[in-house]
Amino acid sequence: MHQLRLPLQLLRSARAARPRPARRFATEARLTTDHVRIVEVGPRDGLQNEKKSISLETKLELIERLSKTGVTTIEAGSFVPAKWVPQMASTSEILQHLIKTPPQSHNQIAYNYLVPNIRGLENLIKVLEAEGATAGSRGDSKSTTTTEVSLFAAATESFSKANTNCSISESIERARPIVTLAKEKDIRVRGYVSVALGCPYEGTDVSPSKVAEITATLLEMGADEVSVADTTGMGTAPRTLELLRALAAAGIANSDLALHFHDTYGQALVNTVVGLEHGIRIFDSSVGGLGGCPYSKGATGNVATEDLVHTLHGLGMHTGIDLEEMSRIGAWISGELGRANDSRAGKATVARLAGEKPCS
Ligand SMILES: CC(C)(COP(=O)([O-])OP(=O)([O-])OC[C@H]1O[C@@H](n2cnc3c(N)ncnc32)[C@H](O)[C@@H]1OP(=O)([O-])[O-])[C@@H](O)C(=O)NCCC(=O)NCCSC(=O)C[C@@](C)(O)CC(=O)[O-]
Repeated sequence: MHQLRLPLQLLRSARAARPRPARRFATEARLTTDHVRIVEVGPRDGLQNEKKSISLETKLELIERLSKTGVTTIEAGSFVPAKWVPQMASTSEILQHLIKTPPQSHNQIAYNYLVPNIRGLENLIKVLEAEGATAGSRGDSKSTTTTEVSLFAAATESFSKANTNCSISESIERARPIVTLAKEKDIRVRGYVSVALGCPYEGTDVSPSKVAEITATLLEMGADEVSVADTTGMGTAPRTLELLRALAAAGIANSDLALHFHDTYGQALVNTVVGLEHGIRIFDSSVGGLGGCPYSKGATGNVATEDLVHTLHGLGMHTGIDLEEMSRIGAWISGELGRANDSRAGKATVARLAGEKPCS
């Protein structure tokens, strides 16, 4: 039986919260303990499973609009074989475009690309070099961009096999040269550990200590942060807390961790509050709740960015993100894809902006 502490500190700060202007510079914001960094994964995790082909123009418009919301990290694509994830086939063009024409934003933005193996990273570096660019800052002093990569491993053997066609230990060995080459090229590396709170094949029987062991290995290897992912959305508040305690017991600092919740069972925000209480300050989400998982039947997208931002601001935390603009983007991209907008806060915000009266 697990004891879940009530988020009293968060409730206190919510009472003290006042509407504040969006922060302009991520570096300034990162220094404060009430700042949460949101990693917007919509253009990659959100779009990768869409069956209908999405045009390059729509993807670029999505990334450009997101770049103006105050978000500081955006997953922009994946360097994976097209036969595995056809929707990500235009990733080279996206990187090329973002190098040549970095979106104008008020803050620094890191564009992140998933690389499943060394070949993926080499393909990314080829694009950078062909454009005469490095991963470091580009743009003017107001608007600078960097290029980052993410590699991924899973906490269960069956998911590892389905997602990356190899065992967990083989995936760790695949990760080593990626980290080495990325460091040589001064590219920041994020790691993912999928199915950390439930697996489509092995259910909720996922060992927290196994998740902690893989996370620690990725960090020791040189990953700059690891995002622990509830791919199936099966996580509950007590099991999230148990996992966070296992990560802490393995000596992993909260500052090295991000949490990545899919909202399949509607638990993502509850689990987010558990993470916040535990001291985590980096969370992944996708605008409009875009997404799903081909290996996890019925899995919905990530927690919607609009819902996450609304909750965090309500708790007195800062994200630097303009909720109204994010909500407009959620409505727009849902319409473009012909899918339902999965963000309640987003839909309510758009309705309010349109002058609709709230229901009594
Ligand atoms: C890892 C592999 C490549 C192994 O796949 P494999 O078939 O075992 O690889 P392979 O080395 O045998 O290569 C197969 C073919 O792909 C080519 N190839 C090989 N690598 C590349 C590359 N990088 N880019 C382009 N082409 C490549 C290679 O040259 C070969 O071409 P062929 O000879 O058949 O013509 C495959 O399993 C794969 O791509 N898996 C990734 C699947 C994926 O992207 N899943 C979704 C992302 S993970 C995720 O969404 C979870 C996350 C991160 O969001 C967190 C969460 O919620 O859990």
